[in-house]
Amino acid sequence: MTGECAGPNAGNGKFHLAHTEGSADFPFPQAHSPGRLCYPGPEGTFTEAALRALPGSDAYELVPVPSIPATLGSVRAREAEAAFVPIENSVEGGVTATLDELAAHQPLMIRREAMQPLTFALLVRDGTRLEDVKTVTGHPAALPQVRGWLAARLPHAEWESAPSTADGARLVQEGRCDGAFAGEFTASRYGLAPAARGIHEVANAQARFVLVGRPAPPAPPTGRDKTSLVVWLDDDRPGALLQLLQEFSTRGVNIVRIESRPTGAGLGRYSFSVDCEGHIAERRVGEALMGLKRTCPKVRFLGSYPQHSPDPPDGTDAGSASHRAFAAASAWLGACRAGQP
Ligand SMILES: O=C(O)C(=O)Cc1ccccc1
Repeated sequence: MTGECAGPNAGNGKFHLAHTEGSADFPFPQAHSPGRLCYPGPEGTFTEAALRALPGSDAYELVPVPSIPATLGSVRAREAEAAFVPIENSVEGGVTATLDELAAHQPLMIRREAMQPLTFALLVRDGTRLEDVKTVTGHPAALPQVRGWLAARLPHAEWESAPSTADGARLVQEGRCDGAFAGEFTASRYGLAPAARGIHEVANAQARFVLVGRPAPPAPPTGRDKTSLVVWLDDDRPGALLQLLQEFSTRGVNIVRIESRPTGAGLGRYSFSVDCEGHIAERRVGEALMGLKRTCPKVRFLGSYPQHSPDPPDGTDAGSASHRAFAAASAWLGACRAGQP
C-alpha cells in the first residue's frame, strides 16, 4: 500500500505501509544484537518502568543514557535502534527537552506511545520514621503531585530537586537526604523502604512516553492512531496560527495537543508541536499536512503511530465518528462527480 506524503521526510513523495524487518512489535532494522533501546537513566525511574512494561521491550537491551538529548542523539548516531523518552505529563505539560530535540537536528520518528501512572511513595532508609524526615527530594515533576501531602504531613521538610526520581532515591541511599518521592518500585533497587505510599494530588495523573527511531515508513493505520508534527509559522503574518488550526478543523481532524516552543531565533519566534488524531495514510490527515506544507515555512512530520488509549465501546469515540462523517462526505463527493448526487 502506498500513499502521498507531504512531510519533509517523504523522500520521493511515496511511502510504503509495510513493516520493516524485525518483530511486528518493534519494526526496527537492528544494527546490534540484541537490539538496543536507550532511555534517560538512571535505572529505577518511571521512564524505565514504562519501557519495561512496553510489549516487546524484553527482546532488547535497555541502556540508560545520562540525558534526553544524549538518548535521542544515540539513535541519530546509530548507537541504538530506538529511544524511549518522556514527552508530557498530565500535571505539568510538555517535556521541553524532548519537544526541542525532536524539532532539531536530523529528523527522528515516533513509533509508539506509552503511559505510566504518576503516583509516588516517600522512600526512606530502613529505620527512618516519618518524623525524622527533615529533607526531601525528587524530580521536579513530582512536586505538584506531593505538595499537598507534604504540607499536611511534613510541613517543615526542605525540598531539593533531583535530576530524576531514581537520583533522588540514590541521595537518600547515600545519606545526603532523608526521603525521596519516587515510584514504589524504586525502593528495592536502592535498598530503601516506603514510609508512605500512593501519594498524589491529582488522581489518574499520567506521564506519556514515546518510542523514537530513525525515519522509516510508519506502521499501517490501526483506526485509532495519532500523528505528531512540528510546524513553524510565518510570525509576521496575521492569522498564521488560525490558518494552522483551520487546516485541521475544516477536515474534522481533532488536535489533541498543541504547544508553542521558542525557536531560539528571538523573542516572538515560535514553533508549534502538534498531535492530532488519525494517520498520515488517511486522506483528511494527509490533506491537512499538505495544507500546512503549502502555507507554513517549515513542517516536520514526526510520525503516525497507534494511540495508547484503550478502545472505547464500539462507535462511541469522537475520533471514529468524525472519521465516518469524513468518509460519508467523501463518498457523497464521489457520487456528485459521477453525476449521481
Ligand atoms: O524521574 C523519573 O522517574 C523519570 O522517569 C522522569 C519523569 C518524571 C516524571 C514524569 C515523567 C518522567
